[in-house]
Amino acid sequence: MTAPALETRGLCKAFGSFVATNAVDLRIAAGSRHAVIGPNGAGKTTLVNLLSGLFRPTSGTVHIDGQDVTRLGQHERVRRGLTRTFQINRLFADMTVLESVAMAVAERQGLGRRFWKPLASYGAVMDEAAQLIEGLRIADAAHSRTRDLAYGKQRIIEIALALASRPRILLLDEPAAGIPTRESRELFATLADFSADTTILLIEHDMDLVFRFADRVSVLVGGALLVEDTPARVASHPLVKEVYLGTAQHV
Ligand SMILES: Nc1ncnc2c1ncn2[C@@H]1O[C@H](COP(=O)(O)OP(=O)(O)OP(=O)(O)O)[C@@H](O)[C@H]1O
Repeated sequence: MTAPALETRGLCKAFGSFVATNAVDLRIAAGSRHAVIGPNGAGKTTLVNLLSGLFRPTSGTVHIDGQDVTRLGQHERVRRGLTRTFQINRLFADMTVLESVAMAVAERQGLGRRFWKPLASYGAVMDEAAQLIEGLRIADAAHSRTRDLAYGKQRIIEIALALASRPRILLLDEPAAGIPTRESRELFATLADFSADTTILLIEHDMDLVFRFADRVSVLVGGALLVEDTPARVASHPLVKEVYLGTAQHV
């Protein structure tokens, strides 16, 4: 059996005496669209920080393709194909959307430091950037400065920048926050169609989006995994219904 793309074994994180992540065994199969849901304070963001390498666990391990990466920092995990979205930095904010994405594509190709020629002279880089932008349905903003765009569009550009690095595993921490409903549906439709070479782990509050997008769902409660199953089975699971009763009626 092939190793999961991303896996945790007995992962724990304590802040003082408070246990935010409690013995989590997570297995994310290669190519899957896996969502982690849970009520406020369940430990979702802490889990993302443990997976990306921002936090060190109190105990337990993190594995990429079966390799223990627990002691590796964020950059080393990115080099192994694990990427999360980051806020747009100042450099990107002053460039147009097309230039920003082209820059990220060029960096992946190792051209980043040789940018003494105008970006536009790198035909293949520009083509790939334009395709990504088209795929995320933000082509109308291609020539706008990133900083001039609405908040929702900026979040989509963050995803475009992450995708430009061709991650094998993409961590998305509430990517739809602040994006109007129609646009976030489109975004998720695009992500769902994205190459199966990219495994996607989504942390999300919006249950409608989760159930449209994911093929597996893990439910985190009080730092521990409660259930992991298909979206349909999670939605009808009595324990999940109990946890969400009154907070997310559509589960
Ligand atoms: N650095 C920290 N120090 C102390 N406690 C923390 C720290 N980070 C998170 N916590 C606590 O850990 C718990 C889990 O927080 P976390 O942000 O991971 O939850 P979440 O599921 O992402 O919540 P939300 O859906 O509200 O964003 C919370 O009770 C939070 O107060």
